[in-house]
Amino acid sequence: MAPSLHPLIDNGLTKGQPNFTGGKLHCHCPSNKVEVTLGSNVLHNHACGCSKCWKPAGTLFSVIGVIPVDKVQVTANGDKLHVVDSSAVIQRNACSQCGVHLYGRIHVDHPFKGLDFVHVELSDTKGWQEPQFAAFVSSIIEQGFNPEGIDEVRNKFQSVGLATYDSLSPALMDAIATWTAKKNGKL
Ligand SMILES: N[C@@H](CCC(=O)N[C@@H](CS)C(=O)NCC(=O)O)C(=O)O
Ligand SMILES: [Zn+2]
Ligand SMILES: [Zn+2]
Repeated sequence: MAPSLHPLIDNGLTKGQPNFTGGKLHCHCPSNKVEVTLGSNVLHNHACGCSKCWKPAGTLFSVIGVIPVDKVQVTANGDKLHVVDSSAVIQRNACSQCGVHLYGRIHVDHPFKGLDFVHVELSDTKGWQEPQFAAFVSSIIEQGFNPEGIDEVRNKFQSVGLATYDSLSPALMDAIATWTAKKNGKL
């Protein structure tokens, strides 16, 4: 059986709804769930194969999108949240009981500062933007995935219409480079 990339990808994508206005995310605890309320849809939703993004058990990829920080509110049991790695650019706030990441926030000077990173599968609401591309695909090898299987992984993404990259998409890499060039006075 082919390995699961992610439940939102394995059986093909479900398109998001236009004018979707958001919903609530919950952690996996059976009770006293951490709840985060999102006041809009996400942007740049994508699969990420890196070792730092939270993924559901048994899947190779995370699915993660961004949303303006002012659209993100912790609305229940926020006392259970802790920052997984305070030295990372993205401060990932996880439930200390079940381990699910509720939101990632950037506090340092960075092109994506002002955007939080969230996993829409933590919501029961339908209509979230579907994944747009796959990022950091080769990073799954660093976590022990057999490199002989990587073509199958890339082919599977392509079969559901997702381009694969080993960093972010060209549009996001260009946005980062433009920000850096402006900061350095080159643009
Ligand atoms: N190959 C590395 C890549 C890590 C990486 O660069 N992740 C990207 C995508 S989430 C990033 O922006 N990281 C910033 C951070 O984690 O703070 C790994 O798998 O750990
Ligand atoms: Zn939890
Ligand atoms: Zn990642």
